[in-house]
Amino acid sequence: MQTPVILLSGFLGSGKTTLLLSLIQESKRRGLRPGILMNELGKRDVDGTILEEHADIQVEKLLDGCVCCSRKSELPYSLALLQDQRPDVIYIELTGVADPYEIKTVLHGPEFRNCLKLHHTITLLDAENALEYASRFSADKRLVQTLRKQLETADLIAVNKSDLVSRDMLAKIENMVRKHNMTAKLTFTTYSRIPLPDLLQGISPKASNSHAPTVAGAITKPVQVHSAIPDGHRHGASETSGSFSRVGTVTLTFPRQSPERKLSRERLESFFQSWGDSLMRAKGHVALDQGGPVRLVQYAGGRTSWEDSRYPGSPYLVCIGMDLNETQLKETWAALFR
Ligand SMILES: Nc1nc2c(ncn2[C@@H]2O[C@H](COP(=O)(O)OP(=O)(O)OP(=O)(O)O)[C@@H](O)[C@H]2O)c(=O)[nH]1
Repeated sequence: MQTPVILLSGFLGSGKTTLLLSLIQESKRRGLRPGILMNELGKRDVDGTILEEHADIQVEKLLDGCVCCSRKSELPYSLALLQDQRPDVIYIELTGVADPYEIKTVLHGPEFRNCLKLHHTITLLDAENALEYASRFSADKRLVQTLRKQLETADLIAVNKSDLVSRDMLAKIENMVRKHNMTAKLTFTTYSRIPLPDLLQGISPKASNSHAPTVAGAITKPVQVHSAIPDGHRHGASETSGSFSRVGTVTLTFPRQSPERKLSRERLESFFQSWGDSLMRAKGHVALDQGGPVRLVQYAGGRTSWEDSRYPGSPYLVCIGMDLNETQLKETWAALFR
């Protein structure tokens, strides 16, 4: 029996992890065992930590690159590891700059066509920003192309964050979506509240089959290639294709033993704003000047939100953006603590 796979796609900060959390909760409610693969552009696993904290679930992770390009060779092995856990359904959360079509080709390839079955490809849009992507990112043709592919490949498109825009804006987004995809189901959501019974229709718990052959054993584990570029790498296709997106990541850490912690919410929020459109997304667990435990901060679509966090490790912040100047970013970051 083939395991159904649901792909979650959509630009940075559009609401994929929010949807994944509800999907996991609904799956558990129905007695389904979900298998989860999360792909993050950055080296640090913010979303995986959120899931482990909120949904108490183990996640298979592919960090520091995108499964549609630099991490593509690792996708089959990760899928095989998940499949060997005998889940009833697999959710794959792609990075915000991934082309879901590339992942579909792997799922339909000879290694998986008999054991996995694509159930849905969902693309989420940030209603507040989606109409401006094409002009805002016009300098990065590959990114604009990828965002178009995210729309074209989906069978369900959720215009999320609809609480932040007018009805007029929603109508404009609908027109834009229909130019790229006439057939996908379209829904307008807040906090990614898609009707989950429709989405999970046809998925039921499997009879356990502990004697089924393992898949991972049949797939060679890819050799881990450690990039010579420690961070701030570029997302893109293989080097030979010559088509690189200009989106990269920079991870910022906190100064050790800072005698006075000077980072306030306001300072951090103006730090985000100061980079304009070049900073597309930031997220991390940060230590603020009031002391106390670290807080989860999310900067997406120009808005900052804060949540409590039980993250036990050292604080950090992952920044994702176009043509990020790592040196300048790190210098400005260090100045926040002086
Ligand atoms: N106002 C508002 N905020 C939302 C909505 N949906 C999600 N958010 C917030 O937007 C931020 C980003 O949401 P995520 O679910 O992490 O987005 P994502 O697509 O997983 O982000 P990446 O994995 O970084 O690409 C979080 O702070 C969410 O709480 C919504 O409908 N309205």
